[in-house]
Amino acid sequence: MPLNRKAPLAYSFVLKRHSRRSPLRLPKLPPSLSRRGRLDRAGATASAAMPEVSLAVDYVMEAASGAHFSGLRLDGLLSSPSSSPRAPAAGAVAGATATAGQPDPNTPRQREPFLIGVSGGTASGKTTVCDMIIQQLHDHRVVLLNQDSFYRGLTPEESDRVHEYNFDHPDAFDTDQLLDCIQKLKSGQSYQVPIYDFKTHRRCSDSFRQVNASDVIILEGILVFHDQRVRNLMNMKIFVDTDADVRLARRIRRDTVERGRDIDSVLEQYAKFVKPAFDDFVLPSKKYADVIIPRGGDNHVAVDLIVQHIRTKLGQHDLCKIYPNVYVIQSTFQIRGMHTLIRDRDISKHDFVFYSDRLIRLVVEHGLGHLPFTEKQVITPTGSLYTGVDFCKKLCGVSIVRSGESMENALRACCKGIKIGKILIHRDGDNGKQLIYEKLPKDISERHVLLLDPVLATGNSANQAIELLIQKGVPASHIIFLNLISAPEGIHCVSKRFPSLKIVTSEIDVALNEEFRVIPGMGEFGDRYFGTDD
Ligand SMILES: Nc1ncnc2c1ncn2[C@@H]1O[C@H](COP(=O)(O)OP(=O)(O)O)[C@@H](O)[C@H]1O
Ligand SMILES: Nc1ccn([C@@H]2O[C@H](COP(=O)(O)O)[C@@H](O)[C@H]2O)c(=O)n1
Ligand SMILES: [Mg+2]
Repeated sequence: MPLNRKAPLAYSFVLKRHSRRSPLRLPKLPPSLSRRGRLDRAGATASAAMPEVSLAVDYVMEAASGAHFSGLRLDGLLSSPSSSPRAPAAGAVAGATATAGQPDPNTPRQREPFLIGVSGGTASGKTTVCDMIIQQLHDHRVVLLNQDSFYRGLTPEESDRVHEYNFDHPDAFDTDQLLDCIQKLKSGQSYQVPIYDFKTHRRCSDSFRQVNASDVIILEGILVFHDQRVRNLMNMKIFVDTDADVRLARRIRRDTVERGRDIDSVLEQYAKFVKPAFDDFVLPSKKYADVIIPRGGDNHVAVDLIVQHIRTKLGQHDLCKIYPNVYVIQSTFQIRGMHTLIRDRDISKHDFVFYSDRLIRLVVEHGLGHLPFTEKQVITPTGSLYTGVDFCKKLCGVSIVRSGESMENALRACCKGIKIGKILIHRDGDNGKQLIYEKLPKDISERHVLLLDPVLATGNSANQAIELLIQKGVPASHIIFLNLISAPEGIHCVSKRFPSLKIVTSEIDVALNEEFRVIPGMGEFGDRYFGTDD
């Protein structure tokens, strides 16, 4: 499909309301656009990768509401699997205190590794796709786990009748051991993974592959989505979708060349076990996929997009580990899609404002989730008691003029009648002196402050604004700084100086350039938002 760079990608997103988990389909692009070299490091051209994308709204909204959104102490679940409970049950709130929404800055947050499941029929290219992902990441913090390693070794009797053994049935795998392995890795321990020999159909009795805990675990295999317990541990599920004829041809070649089989036995096994099991177990599990990759390793665009996503996760991981009060809203393809649009220099002003507003709203909602709360009980229309929470009333917004003003509407929409103050910071010539204008609520010292600025770059302006708030009597721990994008330099600058202040952002970018502009960034946000850029 030819890609029209001028056409807003908004029209290419097909939102499917009816399907709870409709997957994201990543189509093939013309060769001119599908070369890896055309994609920049931060995914600036990722928009080009998704001209026909279907996203499940329900899934996206569910995934967007990460656990920390609740305002309860659920930080450890920040990267929890998509199927884990996202919000506390009503009962879970009972007994919560007004300070429960305040994580202890001295306690490092525990984040589990990000588990990606890769499934698909035999010879669809799962192993190839995973190898490509790992090669491109070139990062030791990613490990590959093959479901094949957990094949049960055949007994001597089974070996004698190997042609009657169904290697494609779920029972052929020791799934309990696989679960044990994943859980150990997720809890930070290493694991001795068995080594399976496809020629003898047995595990090596005396050697193992030591897999160490890491930030990202990729688990691949024909039936990794079959068992609900395994599925539930996954943060992202990818299905490699390759034509059956192509798969059979590849399988014949692979099994004869690499697995010591003859053509007749491959064809017999395929007809008797492989194809029926694909129809009965593998294909039905495709519905669980978040992303479907047609043609496996040939689809460089899809692989690039997934690599970008993992890189984002890894980058954020480090900063969030160093600074426990930095919160990045859980990345979904919906959020990446919005970022792709607003970062595109060719987007129309109308679309820029529209998608910025959507993202800002998400960031504001997440920020509000970090406010303290008090327990509140209400009687429902059924006459029952519901134990819930009451919003924090003592709060206000402060926008850093001018781009911060773009976030005011979203804050007003979420908090009826909220007071919003303003701070103007002006760089005075080259000597770095800054003049400050401020108009703040008189009782600001008694309020929690949501500080608004869509871009955190060097952190200098932010620090000036925060200093002012502190001078006015606002404790740093009562300030939540909301951004759309943050540069790592800005995060270091602000978080080092004010470790108890919280930063909530939707993406952390790569770096600042020599002109102190965020890269890849999105340009002068205020000018683009308020239409003063032409
Ligand atoms: N895009 C491709 N083009 C040609 N051959 C491929 C491609 N992807 C995989 N193969 C080959 O097909 C066989 C099966 O691929 P593999 O990645 O092992 O699939 P799976 O892990 O899904 O069974 C291997 O021999 C591999 O080299
Ligand atoms: N001893 C064995 C074990 C498994 N198989 C076949 O391997 C396929 C799974 O591996 P892929 O890389 O193709 O996903 C599966 O279809 C089994 O039939 C085997 O032939 N012998
Ligand atoms: Mg494989």
